Amino acid sequence: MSGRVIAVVGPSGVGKDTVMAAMAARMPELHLVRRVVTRPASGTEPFEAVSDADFARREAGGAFALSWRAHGLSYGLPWTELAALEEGRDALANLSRRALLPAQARFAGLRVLALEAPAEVLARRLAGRGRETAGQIAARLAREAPLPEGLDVARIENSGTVAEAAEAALAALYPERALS
Ligand SMILES: Nc1ncnc2c1ncn2[C@@H]1O[C@H](COP(=O)(O)OP(=O)(O)OP(=O)(O)O)[C@@H](O)[C@H]1O
Ligand SMILES: O=P(O)(O)OC[C@H]1O[C@H](OP(=O)(O)O)[C@H](O)[C@@H]1O
Repeated sequence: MSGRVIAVVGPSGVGKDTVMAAMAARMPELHLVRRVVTRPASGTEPFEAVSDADFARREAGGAFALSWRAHGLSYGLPWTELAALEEGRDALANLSRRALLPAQARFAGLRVLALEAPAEVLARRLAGRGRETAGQIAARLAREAPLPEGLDVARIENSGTVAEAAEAALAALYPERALS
């Protein structure tokens, strides 16, 4: 049986990586997709940091199931990170909202987990994370990307605790889990 890709989306600072990690901690059979990003390595997300040239080479060689550009960076989901699907495991991937339509075309049965939080919460979190400059943070907060119609979307608020959001996300995606 094949697992499904769960695209985790939402504005910068909403807590995608944080909530994904909390979900996988509660449900270890979930696979966390390690992205390839043209950004220096940082502590907030276990991505693979590559140069622009390395990214371009791998993209041209067909190494990515999906790739996109945002914030002046390039992002890729390597095919090798999706092997867990063949074992029947679902895979959680942090995606751009603008990559959802190509993702739907690429991944049969795509599910979407859309995290939400008020603008002032996003601003506070991005400042607290300290990964971007003030100018970069302002650009991230100004970025709008409505979700395309017709997707299978679970919307979850992440303005309370991480644990609350992770539990709510798992309950929405796996309602049968609450019964076992
Ligand atoms: N529920 C929460 N309560 C308090 N802090 C949170 C919560 N969720 C996330 N954070 C914090 O907010 C910051 C942003 O979280 P995270 O990096 O996971 O967001 P993101 O959506 O992946 O952002 P980006 O798209 O910019 O990578 C981090 O410092 C994280 O620790
Ligand atoms: O605004 P949208 O298009 O939804 O997202 C754009 C990109 O920004 C975030 O990445 P990160 O904060 O650089 O890790 C998302 O994960 C996505 O890749």
